[in-house]
Formats: sequence, C-alpha cells, structure tokens
Amino acid sequence: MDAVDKPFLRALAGEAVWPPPIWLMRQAGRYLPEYRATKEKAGGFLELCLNPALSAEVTFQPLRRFPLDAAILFTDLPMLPWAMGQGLRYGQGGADGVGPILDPVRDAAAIEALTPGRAAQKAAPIMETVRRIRAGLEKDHPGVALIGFAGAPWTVACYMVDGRGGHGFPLARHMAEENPALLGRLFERLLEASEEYLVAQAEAGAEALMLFDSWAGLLPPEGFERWVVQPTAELVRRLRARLGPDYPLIGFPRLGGEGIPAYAGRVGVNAVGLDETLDPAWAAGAMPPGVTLQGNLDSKVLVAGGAALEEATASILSAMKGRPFIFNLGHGITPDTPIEHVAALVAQVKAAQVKATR
Ligand SMILES: Cc1c2[nH]c(c1CCC(=O)O)Cc1[nH]c(c(CCC(=O)O)c1C)Cc1[nH]c(c(CCC(=O)O)c1C)Cc1[nH]c(c(C)c1CCC(=O)O)C2
Repeated sequence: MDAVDKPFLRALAGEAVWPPPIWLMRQAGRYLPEYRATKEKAGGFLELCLNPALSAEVTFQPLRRFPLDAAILFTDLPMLPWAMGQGLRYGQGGADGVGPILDPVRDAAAIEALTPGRAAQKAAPIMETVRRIRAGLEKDHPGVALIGFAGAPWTVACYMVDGRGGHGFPLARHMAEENPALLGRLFERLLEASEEYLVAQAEAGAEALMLFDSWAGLLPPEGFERWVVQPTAELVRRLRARLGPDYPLIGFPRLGGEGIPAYAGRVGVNAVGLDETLDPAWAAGAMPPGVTLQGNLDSKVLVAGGAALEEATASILSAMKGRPFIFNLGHGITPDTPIEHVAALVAQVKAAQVKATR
C-alpha cells in the first residue's frame, strides 16, 4: 500500500481523517500474555530489546488482536544512553514500577566519556528490528504505519543523571538549576546521538518519529523553555534537514500543561501528544490550527472499562471531530488493563460514535 493511503500518515499530514486512526502507547507490553511469554523466551527485558526477531514479534502482537493504525518500534527509551556507552540494567519491573537502572552520568568526565558518534552503530540490532517490522507490516498489515522513537533530550537526561526513575529526578533538576553549563554539554552530546539514532531508524523503515518528553512537566516555565522547547526545536531542525521538510514528527511534552500550545507552535512538529490532564475541548481550541493532536484517554479509565470508558472516549471524539486527530491514551497502557477493554475501545473509535454535545 502506498504510504499516503495509511490513515495514520494522512492524519499526521494534517487531514481530518474520520473515524480517527488509533494506536496506544505501550500497546505491546505486559497486559498481553503473549508478550510475557516472549520476554521469558528472550531471557529478560534488555535481552528482548536486543533481539530483532523477538522485538519484531512483540511489536506485531497487538496488531493481531486489534485493528490498530500504527505500530511502534519495540525498544526502550534508555537504549539510547546504552548505545552512547552508559551502563544499563533492569530491575524487577512489574507493580513496583522499578524500570531502567543506569550507571549515573553526573560530572564532566562521565559526559566526555560518552560516545554519541558511535550510538547509531551500537544500536544496529534496533535498526535490524525496524527493518523486520517494516517488512512484516508490508506483508501482513499493509494499512499500518511504523513509528520509530527516542526520548527527547530532557527526559533522556533525567534517566542519565539520576540513574533511575521513581523519585522525580532530583539530581537532573538540581543540575538544570545549579550547573546549566554542564547539563548543556550533556544536551549537546545527546542531540548528536539522537539525530543519528533517529535518522538511522527512518532510513531502516520508520515512517514517522515520536519524541517522548515524559518528564517535561517537572520543569518550571523558564526550564520548560530552555530544556524542553529549545533543544527539541533544534533536534527537529536537524531531523528536517536530514529527512526532508515533510517527514512526520510527533512531540509529546507530557504534563506540559499551559506550555503545550507554545511548544506546538515553536518546536515544528506535525503532531503533539496530549496527556490525560488536558481537557480535550480546551486543547482543540488552544493548539495552533495546523498541528495534529494525539491522545488523550486516561489509562486508568481504560482499566475501569464500562460506561466510564465509553463516555470518556465519546467526549474525546466529540471534541476532536473535524480536526486532524489520532486517538491514543494520555500515557502508556498499564499491565493491569483487561484485554477486552482495549478491544471495546478500538471498536468504539472505529465506529466513531460521537454523542451530541450536552
Ligand atoms: C519514560 C519511558 C521509558 N520507556 C519509554 C518511555 C517514554 C514513554 C513513557 O513515558 O512511558 C518508551 C517505551 N518503552 C517501551 C516502548 C515500546 C512499546 C510500546 O509502546 O508498545 C516505548 C515507546 C517498552 C517498555 N519499557 C518498559 C516495559 C516493561 C518492562 C517489562 O516488560 O518488564 C516495556 C514494555 C520498562 C520501562 N521503561 C521506562 C520505564 C519508566 C519503565 C518501567 C515502567 C514500566 O514497567 O512500565 C522508560
């Protein structure tokens, strides 16, 4: 199928496709028994991320269950610091929420020891995963687009400096306030690695790229400008120089609140992901007109299901009808999500039932 025939890519190009295309952050993950089995077969999460055949397999798993419009490369955000030479391991995961654990980078020596120029090469298994996913989509899911991704510099720096999540990244925030020159140098190196890593994904077959700034909301307004808006705008400028002015890019400044319309206007992305704290009707009115919106169902409502899910979905659809929009959650699917609720959500969006506004 021609790329321009994929509903997800048409929506990213600014078309008000209806019913809207839908995909879900963490659509491949622990709520699926087949994901848990494949991770076990790989021998662990990091092993899974470095195994192209099995990473491609878990990327396809949600597509076999639900008629989704996009697949997202299965890998993890800290794989970029890993590719720059930073030590990475995974804790228990699961309900305790212990995710990635990195050997922290907190001084000039550690920052200079990173190898951004070799990151795309070290990430070769991930690029092989991209090629396999794209080939599998062309064969078995021709209308489904492939999204590549990286963390945006601020969020990646949070993990690199603090070494782990779960505590609000006090050391990265402290560095932003007290030693901006040192953090600025880390950002320079991250921008270099991110550009190469993302261009390599596009060259391997990713049809759009998403920049996850999951911790954008931790910064005060001046910090949001300096560490979220400016570096992301610079990364977008470099990506457009390499991939062409029309290559589709999605930004996700999570919990960025009232800073998001300015982000949408200045960063130069085609689409902005909205988290669940934003009122969809406000967002539809506040964002610059040419920008596609993506979001923003509360993952907890997807866990709850039933009438609450139906109503929340209907109100997002009603706020977004008539503008370029991609249905998604406000953050990732959680492991306790019933599979039937995901099926019901996708069916409702595909039927695009829009209740009359009350
Ligand atoms: C901040 C961040 C990370 N990773 C990611 C982000 C940005 C988006 C966000 O805010 O969620 C991005 C990510 N992580 C994963 C994907 C690809 C799969 C998909 O979205 O379908 C993507 C796009 C797989 C994953 N990444 C992780 C899992 C679970 C690991 C397991 O199976 O044991 C998966 C499927 C682990 C991970 N990785 C990370 C955390 C905080 C955790 C632990 C929390 C959790 O367990 O959900 C870092």
